[in-house]
Amino acid sequence: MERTEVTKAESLEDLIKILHKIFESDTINVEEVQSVMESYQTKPQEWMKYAKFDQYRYTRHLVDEGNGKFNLMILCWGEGHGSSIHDHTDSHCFMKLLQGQLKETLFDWPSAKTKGDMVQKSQRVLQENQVAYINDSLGLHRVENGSHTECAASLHLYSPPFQFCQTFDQRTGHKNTVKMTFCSKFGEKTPFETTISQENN
Ligand SMILES: N[C@@H](CS(=O)O)C(=O)O
Ligand SMILES: [Fe+2]
Repeated sequence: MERTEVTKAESLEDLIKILHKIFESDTINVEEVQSVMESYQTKPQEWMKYAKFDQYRYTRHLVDEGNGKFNLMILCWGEGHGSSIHDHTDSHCFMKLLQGQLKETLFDWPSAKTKGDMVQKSQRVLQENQVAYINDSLGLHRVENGSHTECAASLHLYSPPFQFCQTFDQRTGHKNTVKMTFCSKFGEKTPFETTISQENN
């Protein structure tokens, strides 16, 4: 059957199966991935085992390695947690809201000419089950859980997978390379890495 009408993912497990199938192909259709991720209706009991929150910053939990083609992960955002402004290392980035709301702010890449504050392009609030897409040609973003009473959880797909990204200082546009780490992989807590500091962006 041709997948013109996108298959509905009935569960997280089903979604992972469909994603594996889609990513067998070497060319990926952004709308197709976005629609299939949107078709999954979040059920906390299906992803609870990955969701561990930290008091101070958002945490990353690897769910699936997508046959080396993509990484699928759950990010847990406590009240008021946010990321710094960052890029996505030339990968596709899909972000689906599993719980709560997240504010996404887009920025232009800093240019040599624009010294000082980085230029904010747009802002939106993502609601449960919505899927956002970004890649480096669309710009940079910052993601925040603006709520001071509710936590949030999101499902991210990155293709190809990456471990490092660049973060940017909003006031100056200066950038740093950071290693992104997982708090858990496949539901098991990852041992503390002693050689490299545990840095999210
Ligand atoms: N890209 C970020 C999360 S977000 O702020 O989009 C990460 O993978 O940690
Ligand atoms: Fe991001």
